[in-house]
Amino acid sequence: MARNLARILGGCGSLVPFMKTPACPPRNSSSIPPARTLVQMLFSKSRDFSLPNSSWGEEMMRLYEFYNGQSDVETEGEENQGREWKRLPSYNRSLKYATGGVYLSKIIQSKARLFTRNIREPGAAFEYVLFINKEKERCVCVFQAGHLLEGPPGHVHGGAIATMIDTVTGTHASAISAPVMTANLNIDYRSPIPLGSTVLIESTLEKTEGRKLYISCKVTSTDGSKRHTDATALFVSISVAHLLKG
Ligand SMILES: CCCCCCCC(=O)SCCNC(=O)CCNC(=O)[C@H](O)C(C)(C)COP(=O)(O)OP(=O)(O)OC[C@H]1O[C@@H](n2cnc3c(N)ncnc32)[C@H](O)[C@@H]1OP(=O)(O)O
Repeated sequence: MARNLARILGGCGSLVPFMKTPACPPRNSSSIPPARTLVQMLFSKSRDFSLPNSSWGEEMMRLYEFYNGQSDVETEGEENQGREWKRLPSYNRSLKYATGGVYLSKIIQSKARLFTRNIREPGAAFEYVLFINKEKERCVCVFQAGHLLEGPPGHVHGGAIATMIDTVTGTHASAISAPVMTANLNIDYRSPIPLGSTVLIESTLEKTEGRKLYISCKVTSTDGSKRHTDATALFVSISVAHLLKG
């Protein structure tokens, strides 16, 4: 774990020097932020990427408004008002359990970014918003695929589709039993997804067996007429200690 932390923090073995004077010289001066920037990174309010931005097309907005109209935003410590869907906020930092404490976690998060939320240009890659139903049996994601996700000409890369399926089913599984890890993911690609298009990704909890959660998933056109992808996923609930093992 200590070795992993050191790697994440750019080769410096100690966190304290990272905060004050670095114990080893940085590879380049930009790898260690000035104190004021660090304070801003640690305490500034995170951006919720699941809210609309100027890159969202008409179909993305229409579906967002459709599901959002039936949703209550998840607010920590507050109960839902009994509506069918709940929008799940989405931030670009995910390390909550892996770091052994909030303080450590915040320092590591100053560098780590969630894979799907680390491209700054709005609309260039993964634009998506996730809603979960109240009983947590289903999750739906409205996904608009940007031009940086190209695989075959004009269409979305299979790895990007897998990433989104893992994200949607993983978020779904986490909402049921956090923390979890993907143990198995099977994907059938049935028809290509055009770049720039908006699709629906729906995740359904099939069954749970002890620590195992079996989830199925499909990707369709927004009117449901075209099946793009089918998948099944197995998630296993883990202990925080499992992540600390590295
Ligand atoms: C916010 C965005 C959310 C994004 C979510 C993204 C989620 C991810 O991508 S996670 C990253 C990719 N996944 C990984 O790196 C996981 C690597 N694998 C592991 O860490 C471990 O193998 C792990 C945690 C899956 C299971 O290990 P462990 O906790 O020791 O459980 P283990 O005892 O081996 O297995 C538990 C059960 O699951 C079953 N199982 C484990 N792996 C598999 C598998 N690949 N296929 C089928 N069954 C499996 C076992 O047979 C066992 O079943 P039973 O209880 O009936 O005997």
